[in-house]
Amino acid sequence: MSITQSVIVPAYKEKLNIKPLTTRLFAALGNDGAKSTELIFVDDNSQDGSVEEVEALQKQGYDVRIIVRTTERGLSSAVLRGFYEAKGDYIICMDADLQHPPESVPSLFDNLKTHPFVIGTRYAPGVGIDKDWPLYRRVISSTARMMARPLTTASDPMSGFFGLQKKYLLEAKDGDIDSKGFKIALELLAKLPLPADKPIGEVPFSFGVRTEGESKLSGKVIIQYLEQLKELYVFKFGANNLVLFLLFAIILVLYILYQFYSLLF
Ligand SMILES: Nc1nc2c(ncn2[C@@H]2O[C@H](COP(=O)(O)OP(=O)(O)O[C@H]3O[C@H](CO)[C@@H](O)[C@H](O)[C@@H]3O)[C@@H](O)[C@H]2O)c(=O)[nH]1
Ligand SMILES: [Mg+2]
Repeated sequence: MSITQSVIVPAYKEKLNIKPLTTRLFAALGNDGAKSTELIFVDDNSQDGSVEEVEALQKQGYDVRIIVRTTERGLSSAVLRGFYEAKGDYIICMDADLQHPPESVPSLFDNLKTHPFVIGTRYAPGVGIDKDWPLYRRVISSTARMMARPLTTASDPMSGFFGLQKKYLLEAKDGDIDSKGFKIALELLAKLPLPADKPIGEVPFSFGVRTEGESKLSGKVIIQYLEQLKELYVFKFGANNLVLFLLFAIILVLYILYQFYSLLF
């Protein structure tokens, strides 16, 4: 059976999560799904035993490999590297740390057969975010989501759990996709030549908390996000509409103040 589906996982110092993710993912795919799916970790030279972990899983028969980058770093560029290396026409991206349930991957692939792009969304009835996810992360996430509203109709463009049909990536103009920053789904949603008459697929999932390893999100990511937003606004609405961006920046500040005010009082 040939490979039609690829799962790409950016990973930095995720050794302890590699085995549970791989075994849970292939179990969830079932016999037929597993035969047509490859799993690719894109690791930035973690040197924590991740490579050996993947080799052990290969020996057990799993279709898994690891790309180790030694000259580049960064979440978005790791995801794009995996996308370009993927053999499948249908590609899902997910985090290594099990905050994205491997059991939801088959639903994302199903959805992708009829949608050019699919988002695993945390904002839908019946799902949500684990109660232990820190409050400041919720505030940042909902603010960031609101700021992206003019760029996409997707309910959760900040999600790191998403997928696309590879042909749309190959149709994008060279140099259009910027691989800086953390929000690669938003970048792709705003810039890929996705057909206007086909909606973005949405699959609700519950966002867990990390049990092994640490988050790589830092204050720098927020600055990078604002830079990315500015660039996307210019891409979508033209340089003259920078005013629109500034307006949104002001709304953002007011919104953060409002959120903190409502938390405190
Ligand atoms: N190769 C590589 N992988 C990285 C890097 N930085 C992070 N990763 C990997 O990218 C995944 C997400 O990183 P986390 O550090 O766990 O991010 P997070 O704070 O949980 O943020 C996640 O949730 C956000 C939603 O609020 C998402 O916006 C974000 O993209 C990510 O999915 C993990 O598998 C992590 O190992 C990097 O520089 N290089
Ligand atoms: Mg995480």
